[in-house]
Amino acid sequence: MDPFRLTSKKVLTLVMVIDKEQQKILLGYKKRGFGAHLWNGFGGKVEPGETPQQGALRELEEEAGITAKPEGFQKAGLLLFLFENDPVGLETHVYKAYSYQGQIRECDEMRPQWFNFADIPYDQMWEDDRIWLPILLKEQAPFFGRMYFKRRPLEESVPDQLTNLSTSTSTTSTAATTATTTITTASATPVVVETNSSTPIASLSKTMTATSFTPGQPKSGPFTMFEYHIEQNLLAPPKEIALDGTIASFEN
Ligand SMILES: Nc1[nH]c(=O)nc2c1ncn2[C@H]1C[C@H](O)[C@@H](COP(=O)(O)OP(=O)(O)OP(=O)(O)O)O1
Repeated sequence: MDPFRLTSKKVLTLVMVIDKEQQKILLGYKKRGFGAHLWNGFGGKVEPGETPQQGALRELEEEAGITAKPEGFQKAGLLLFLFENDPVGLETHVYKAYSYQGQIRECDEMRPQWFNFADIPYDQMWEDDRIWLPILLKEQAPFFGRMYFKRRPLEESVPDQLTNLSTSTSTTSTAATTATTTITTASATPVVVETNSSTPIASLSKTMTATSFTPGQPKSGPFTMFEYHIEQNLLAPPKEIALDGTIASFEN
Protein backbone atom coordinates (compact mmCIF):
# COMPACT_ATOMS: atom_id res chain seq x y z
CA MET A 1 0.00 0.00 0.00
CA ASP A 2 1.13 3.56 -0.71
CA PRO A 3 2.76 4.78 2.53
CA PHE A 4 1.82 8.35 1.61
CA ARG A 5 -1.89 7.78 1.01
CA LEU A 6 -3.93 10.43 2.79
CA THR A 7 -7.34 10.03 4.37
CA SER A 8 -7.48 13.47 5.98
CA LYS A 9 -5.50 16.64 6.44
CA LYS A 10 -4.89 19.35 9.00
CA VAL A 11 -4.88 22.97 7.89
CA LEU A 12 -1.90 25.02 9.06
CA THR A 13 -0.50 28.47 8.35
CA LEU A 14 2.93 29.96 8.00
CA VAL A 15 3.66 33.70 7.78
CA MET A 16 7.00 35.04 6.56
CA VAL A 17 7.52 38.67 7.62
CA ILE A 18 9.76 40.48 5.16
CA ASP A 19 11.52 43.85 5.24
CA LYS A 20 12.03 44.50 1.53
CA GLU A 21 14.10 47.63 2.01
CA GLN A 22 16.59 46.01 4.38
CA GLN A 23 16.42 42.62 2.60
CA LYS A 24 15.68 40.89 5.89
CA ILE A 25 13.28 38.20 7.04
CA LEU A 26 11.84 37.72 10.51
CA LEU A 27 12.05 34.12 11.70
CA GLY A 28 11.08 32.62 15.02
CA TYR A 29 13.08 30.06 16.96
CA LYS A 30 10.49 27.45 17.96
CA LYS A 31 10.98 26.62 21.61
CA ARG A 32 8.48 23.76 21.84
CA GLY A 33 5.88 21.77 19.91
CA PHE A 34 6.09 20.51 16.35
CA GLY A 35 9.38 21.62 14.77
CA ALA A 36 10.90 22.62 18.11
CA HIS A 37 14.47 23.99 17.89
CA LEU A 38 14.08 25.03 14.28
CA TRP A 39 13.81 28.55 12.87
CA ASN A 40 10.56 29.04 11.02
CA GLY A 41 7.87 31.49 10.01
CA PHE A 42 4.99 32.13 12.40
CA GLY A 43 1.87 30.00 12.26
CA GLY A 44 -0.08 27.06 13.55
CA LYS A 45 -3.37 25.27 13.24
CA VAL A 46 -6.38 26.98 11.74
CA GLU A 47 -9.19 26.89 14.31
CA PRO A 48 -12.79 25.87 13.58
CA GLY A 49 -14.69 28.78 12.04
CA GLU A 50 -11.51 30.55 10.90
CA THR A 51 -10.32 31.01 7.36
CA PRO A 52 -6.63 30.19 6.81
CA GLN A 53 -5.94 33.93 6.41
CA GLN A 54 -7.62 34.73 9.74
CA GLY A 55 -5.70 31.90 11.40
CA ALA A 56 -2.44 33.19 9.94
CA LEU A 57 -3.03 36.71 11.23
CA ARG A 58 -3.99 35.42 14.69
CA GLU A 59 -0.92 33.20 14.98
CA LEU A 60 1.35 36.07 13.88
CA GLU A 61 -0.05 38.22 16.67
CA GLU A 62 0.20 35.43 19.24
CA GLU A 63 3.71 34.33 18.33
CA ALA A 64 5.43 37.59 17.30
CA GLY A 65 3.20 40.27 18.83
CA ILE A 66 2.58 42.10 15.56
CA THR A 67 -0.38 42.75 13.26
CA ALA A 68 0.15 42.43 9.53
CA LYS A 69 -1.20 45.38 7.56
CA PRO A 70 -3.74 44.20 4.97
CA GLU A 71 -2.09 46.09 2.10
CA GLY A 72 1.18 44.21 2.57
CA PHE A 73 -0.28 40.79 3.30
CA GLN A 74 -0.31 38.27 0.46
CA LYS A 75 -0.68 34.58 -0.05
CA ALA A 76 2.62 33.18 -1.30
CA GLY A 77 1.74 29.54 -1.83
CA LEU A 78 0.36 26.30 -0.55
CA LEU A 79 2.36 23.32 0.66
CA LEU A 80 1.38 19.79 1.52
CA PHE A 81 3.60 17.94 3.97
CA LEU A 82 3.24 14.16 3.88
CA PHE A 83 4.77 11.75 6.34
CA GLU A 84 5.41 8.09 5.67
CA ASN A 85 2.68 5.81 7.10
CA ASP A 86 0.74 8.79 8.39
CA PRO A 87 -2.63 9.25 6.67
CA VAL A 88 -2.96 12.86 7.89
CA GLY A 89 -1.36 15.45 5.60
CA LEU A 90 -0.51 18.99 6.65
CA GLU A 91 -2.02 21.53 4.24
CA THR A 92 0.02 24.63 4.97
CA HIS A 93 -1.02 28.06 3.70
CA VAL A 94 2.02 30.30 3.31
CA TYR A 95 1.76 34.09 3.48
CA LYS A 96 4.10 37.06 3.06
CA ALA A 97 3.74 40.11 5.30
CA TYR A 98 5.58 43.17 3.99
CA SER A 99 4.31 45.61 6.62
CA TYR A 100 3.04 45.38 10.14
CA GLN A 101 2.22 47.37 13.20
CA GLY A 102 3.12 46.68 16.81
CA GLN A 103 6.25 45.72 18.62
CA ILE A 104 7.94 42.41 17.86
CA ARG A 105 8.23 40.39 21.06
CA GLU A 106 9.21 36.95 22.25
CA CYS A 107 6.61 34.55 23.65
CA ASP A 108 6.83 31.19 25.39
CA GLU A 109 6.69 29.40 22.02
CA MET A 110 8.79 31.53 19.65
CA ARG A 111 11.86 33.77 19.80
CA PRO A 112 11.76 36.18 16.83
CA GLN A 113 14.92 37.40 15.13
CA TRP A 114 15.71 39.24 11.89
CA PHE A 115 18.02 37.57 9.35
CA ASN A 116 19.61 39.02 6.23
CA PHE A 117 18.45 37.20 3.13
CA ALA A 118 22.06 36.09 2.69
CA ASP A 119 22.22 34.58 6.18
CA ILE A 120 19.04 32.54 6.41
CA PRO A 121 19.87 29.55 8.68
CA TYR A 122 18.65 26.85 6.32
CA ASP A 123 20.64 24.20 8.16
CA GLN A 124 18.49 24.87 11.24
CA MET A 125 15.16 24.97 9.43
CA TRP A 126 12.78 22.37 8.05
CA GLU A 127 14.51 20.81 5.06
CA ASP A 128 11.85 21.90 2.61
CA ASP A 129 12.36 25.60 3.35
CA ARG A 130 15.42 25.80 1.11
CA ILE A 131 13.22 24.71 -1.78
CA TRP A 132 10.39 27.21 -1.53
CA LEU A 133 11.68 30.13 0.56
CA PRO A 134 14.03 31.39 -2.19
CA ILE A 135 11.04 31.42 -4.54
CA LEU A 136 9.01 33.39 -2.01
CA LEU A 137 11.85 35.88 -1.46
CA LYS A 138 12.22 36.48 -5.18
CA GLU A 139 8.63 37.71 -5.10
CA GLN A 140 7.69 35.27 -7.78
CA ALA A 141 4.14 34.26 -8.51
CA PRO A 142 2.43 31.75 -6.18
CA PHE A 143 3.79 28.25 -5.73
CA PHE A 144 2.45 24.85 -4.79
CA GLY A 145 4.47 22.04 -3.34
CA ARG A 146 4.33 18.55 -1.93
CA MET A 147 7.08 17.51 0.44
CA TYR A 148 7.51 13.88 1.46
CA PHE A 149 9.10 13.04 4.78
CA LYS A 150 10.34 9.75 6.14
CA ARG A 151 10.93 9.01 9.74
CA ARG A 152 14.64 9.07 10.43
CA PRO A 153 15.82 5.89 12.17
CA LEU A 154 17.06 6.75 15.62
CA GLU A 155 20.28 4.78 15.27
CA GLU A 156 21.13 6.31 11.89
CA SER A 157 24.50 8.01 12.01
CA VAL A 158 25.20 11.28 10.32
CA PRO A 159 27.63 10.74 7.43
CA ASP A 160 30.92 12.66 7.51
CA GLN A 161 30.92 13.03 3.78
CA LEU A 162 28.03 13.24 1.42
CA THR A 163 29.59 10.85 -1.02
CA ASN A 164 26.94 8.28 -0.20
CA LEU A 165 24.18 10.57 -1.31
CA SER A 166 22.85 9.63 -4.68
CA THR A 167 20.24 11.78 -6.27
CA SER A 168 18.21 11.82 -9.38
CA THR A 169 16.50 14.91 -10.66
CA SER A 170 13.69 15.10 -13.09
CA THR A 171 12.07 18.17 -14.49
CA THR A 172 8.60 18.08 -15.90
CA SER A 173 6.53 20.84 -17.24
CA THR A 174 3.04 21.66 -18.31
CA ALA A 175 4.37 24.41 -20.57
CA ALA A 176 6.60 23.92 -23.57
CA THR A 177 8.95 26.83 -22.86
CA THR A 178 9.62 26.20 -19.21
CA ALA A 179 13.07 27.29 -18.11
CA THR A 180 13.16 25.83 -14.66
CA THR A 181 15.50 23.30 -13.30
CA THR A 182 17.20 22.16 -10.13
CA ILE A 183 20.76 21.53 -9.23
CA THR A 184 21.91 19.39 -6.39
CA THR A 185 25.02 20.80 -4.82
CA ALA A 186 27.58 18.91 -2.76
CA SER A 187 25.65 19.89 0.35
CA ALA A 188 22.51 18.39 -1.13
CA THR A 189 21.00 21.82 -1.46
CA PRO A 190 18.65 21.94 -4.42
CA VAL A 191 18.78 25.35 -6.02
CA VAL A 192 16.27 26.72 -8.45
CA VAL A 193 18.52 28.38 -10.98
CA GLU A 194 16.31 29.59 -13.75
CA THR A 195 12.74 30.58 -14.11
CA ASN A 196 10.85 32.10 -16.91
CA SER A 197 8.16 34.31 -15.44
CA SER A 198 6.13 34.28 -18.62
CA THR A 199 5.62 30.56 -18.22
CA PRO A 200 2.22 29.92 -16.67
CA ILE A 201 3.16 26.84 -14.71
CA ALA A 202 6.54 25.30 -14.20
CA SER A 203 6.95 22.21 -12.15
CA LEU A 204 9.84 20.18 -11.04
CA SER A 205 10.35 17.26 -8.82
CA LYS A 206 13.33 15.69 -7.29
CA THR A 207 13.93 12.35 -5.72
CA MET A 208 16.71 11.70 -3.29
CA THR A 209 17.51 8.03 -3.03
CA ALA A 210 19.50 8.29 0.16
CA THR A 211 18.99 10.15 3.39
CA SER A 212 19.02 13.82 2.62
CA PHE A 213 20.23 15.31 5.83
CA THR A 214 23.63 16.88 6.14
CA PRO A 215 26.08 17.03 9.06
CA GLY A 216 24.93 20.54 9.83
CA GLN A 217 21.33 19.52 9.85
CA PRO A 218 20.70 17.17 12.71
CA LYS A 219 17.98 19.20 14.37
CA SER A 220 15.08 18.92 12.01
CA GLY A 221 13.36 16.40 14.19
CA PRO A 222 13.05 12.69 13.48
CA PHE A 223 12.04 13.31 9.86
CA THR A 224 14.03 13.60 6.71
CA MET A 225 12.65 14.88 3.41
CA PHE A 226 13.36 12.42 0.64
CA GLU A 227 11.28 13.77 -2.21
CA TYR A 228 9.49 16.89 -3.27
CA HIS A 229 7.45 18.27 -6.10
CA ILE A 230 7.04 21.98 -6.68
CA GLU A 231 5.11 24.08 -9.15
CA GLN A 232 5.84 27.76 -9.42
CA ASN A 233 4.66 30.78 -11.35
CA LEU A 234 1.04 29.81 -10.87
CA LEU A 235 -1.48 32.30 -12.15
CA ALA A 236 -3.35 32.39 -8.82
CA PRO A 237 -2.58 31.19 -5.31
CA PRO A 238 -3.85 27.65 -4.66
CA LYS A 239 -6.63 27.56 -2.09
CA GLU A 240 -7.04 23.92 -1.25
CA ILE A 241 -5.30 20.61 -1.78
CA ALA A 242 -7.23 17.42 -2.55
CA LEU A 243 -6.41 14.22 -0.68
CA ASP A 244 -4.71 12.88 -3.81
CA GLY A 245 -2.16 15.70 -3.43
CA THR A 246 -3.32 17.84 -6.34
CA ILE A 247 -4.62 21.41 -6.22
CA ALA A 248 -8.37 21.27 -5.58
CA SER A 249 -9.09 24.98 -6.10
CA PHE A 250 -7.50 28.40 -6.48
CA GLU A 251 -8.12 31.67 -4.67
CA ASN A 252 -10.36 34.04 -6.58
N1 LIG B 1 7.85 20.87 6.85
C1 LIG B 1 7.57 22.08 7.35
N2 LIG B 1 8.23 23.17 6.89
C2 LIG B 1 7.97 24.42 7.36
O1 LIG B 1 8.59 25.37 6.92
N3 LIG B 1 7.03 24.64 8.31
C3 LIG B 1 6.37 23.59 8.77
C4 LIG B 1 6.60 22.28 8.33
N4 LIG B 1 5.74 21.45 9.01
C5 LIG B 1 5.02 22.25 9.84
N5 LIG B 1 5.40 23.54 9.69
C6 LIG B 1 4.87 24.69 10.39
C7 LIG B 1 3.45 24.97 10.06
C8 LIG B 1 2.96 25.61 11.34
O2 LIG B 1 3.26 27.00 11.29
C9 LIG B 1 3.81 24.97 12.41
C10 LIG B 1 3.15 23.83 13.16
O3 LIG B 1 1.97 24.28 13.70
P1 LIG B 1 1.33 23.64 14.98
O4 LIG B 1 0.04 24.30 15.20
O5 LIG B 1 1.29 22.16 14.88
O6 LIG B 1 2.35 24.05 16.06
P2 LIG B 1 2.26 23.73 17.54
O7 LIG B 1 2.59 22.28 17.75
O8 LIG B 1 3.18 24.70 18.18
O9 LIG B 1 0.74 23.97 17.97
P3 LIG B 1 -0.15 25.28 18.23
O10 LIG B 1 0.72 26.51 18.24
O11 LIG B 1 -0.78 24.97 19.52
O12 LIG B 1 -1.15 25.34 17.08
O13 LIG B 1 4.96 24.45 11.78
